[in-house]
Amino acid sequence: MPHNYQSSALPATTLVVLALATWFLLQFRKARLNTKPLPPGPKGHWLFGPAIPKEHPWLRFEEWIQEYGPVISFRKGRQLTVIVGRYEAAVQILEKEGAATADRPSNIAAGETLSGGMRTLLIPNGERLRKFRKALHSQLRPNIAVEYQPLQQINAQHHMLDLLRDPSNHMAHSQGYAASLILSLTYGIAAHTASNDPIVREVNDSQANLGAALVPGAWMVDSFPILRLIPNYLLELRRQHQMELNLFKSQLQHVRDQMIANKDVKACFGRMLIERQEEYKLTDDEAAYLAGSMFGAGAGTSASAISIMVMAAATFPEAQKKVQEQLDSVVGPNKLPTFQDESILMQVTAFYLETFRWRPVSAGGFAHRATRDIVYDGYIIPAGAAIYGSHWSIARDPAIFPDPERFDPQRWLTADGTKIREDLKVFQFGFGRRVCPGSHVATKSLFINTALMLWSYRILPDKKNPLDTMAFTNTANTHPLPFSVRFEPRRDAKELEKLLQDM
Ligand code: HEM
Repeated sequence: MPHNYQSSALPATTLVVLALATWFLLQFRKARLNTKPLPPGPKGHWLFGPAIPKEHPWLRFEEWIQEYGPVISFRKGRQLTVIVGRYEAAVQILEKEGAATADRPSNIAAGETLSGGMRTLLIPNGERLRKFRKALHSQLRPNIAVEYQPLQQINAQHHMLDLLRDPSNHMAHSQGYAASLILSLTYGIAAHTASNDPIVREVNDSQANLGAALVPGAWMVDSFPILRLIPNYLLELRRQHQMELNLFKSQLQHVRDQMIANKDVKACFGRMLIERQEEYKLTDDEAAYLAGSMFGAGAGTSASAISIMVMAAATFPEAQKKVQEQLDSVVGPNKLPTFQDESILMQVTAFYLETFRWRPVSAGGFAHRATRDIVYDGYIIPAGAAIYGSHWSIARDPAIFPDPERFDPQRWLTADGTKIREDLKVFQFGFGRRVCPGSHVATKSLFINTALMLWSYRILPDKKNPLDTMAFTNTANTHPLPFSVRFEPRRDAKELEKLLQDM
């Protein structure tokens, strides 16, 4: 019996010893982590932190990155902010540690108040985000996105026709393209929608409100949450939320009404959300916001990326010519380029990828939040830190993109020039588990618009109105300020019109 007693007590003691050892080890590791320094960075005011310019803060971030290193940190109030400004650091912190950086910092102004906690972009990691992303992914993943290509081709041809008739309003036409496409995908609205359509104007207004509320430092309440107790301080944002919610609800209700009236509603995100609302466990407000904010996230960004491509073509004529030489030799003058030509039109792809790098739409990136301590290169990024991958700086990493200010689409091609390099990412669509779910649709929009536009037109600078390639809106997703270029048809205008009308 004593023998039996001893043999059953031994494992229990071992377990206790093991548990204690593990606890000590964890404490030791934690203590070691805590002794690691924070990434270096500018100091600034003891309470308000360093001065961050309201205008294009990513330019100041780049100066700091050059001064302090690839990852910098600073405090504003109690909030520690980390800026990741070089490629390898972005891979290590935001991609490889994707699970620990999938969260968003609390965002009282734009997230909780203006968006009522329902805008996918700003939702913290958790159950709501999981169900929202699942629904989005079901409509936007690559094998489904392929089905939208005919729609993208038709809308891009409309876009080229708009340019033929009214070239001076080229930015409105890019917006018209993007709005028409995303309205079809979201609400099944098939018609070619102009950029001054009332729905488009209302959604663009709500996007502008969001963009302004998201500019770092725009709302002090995000650094000093106690400010939310000031009566009426957030009133304007509450008003904006109510308007936005009403708009999104009325749009989804329109789809529902048509389904009830047995009208033929095209397959679209809105219809899917209504049909599968219970399965996805969505409230009416959530379903409305999910659809509405997909339009908001996808239309303005795609339009901006197309306008940036136009700006680049006018600024870099040699690069433009190289794309046109390939279009002429592969496609020829008698038919329009289509998605079927994509695998051989490497110059088109390389050109728009370089425009992503040159002037990234989400220049300063969106905030992620560390949910546990992360060690990078001897520094600690503690749990709770807000982490921005600055697209502007990462795209200018001289170790990855030599001579980064040079516009050079060839950097995206393999040495023999026949393939797009698979080892290089531009991070135009963000990072890790929060990467943009619409990226596959967006890149196809860029492909077909670049191909059709450079096949149809030579884009030239307007000598009377010189281009300022740094003139962009001061919003989280930036847009070029209105600029003037000339679209010179590369074909006989009548023949071009005829080819473009063939849909
Ligand atoms: C050129 C066009 C586009 C650009 C530059 C862009 C860029 C981005 C970026 C940078 C993010 C945040 C990623 C991060 O936090 O790291 C994002 C998120 C998002 N994008 Fe896009 N996007 C584009 C087009 C689209 C399209 C076409 C759609 C939908 C049809 C879309 C839907 C979304 C949504 C729903 C989110 C929120 C995802 C989340 O926070 O989990 N985007 N996008």
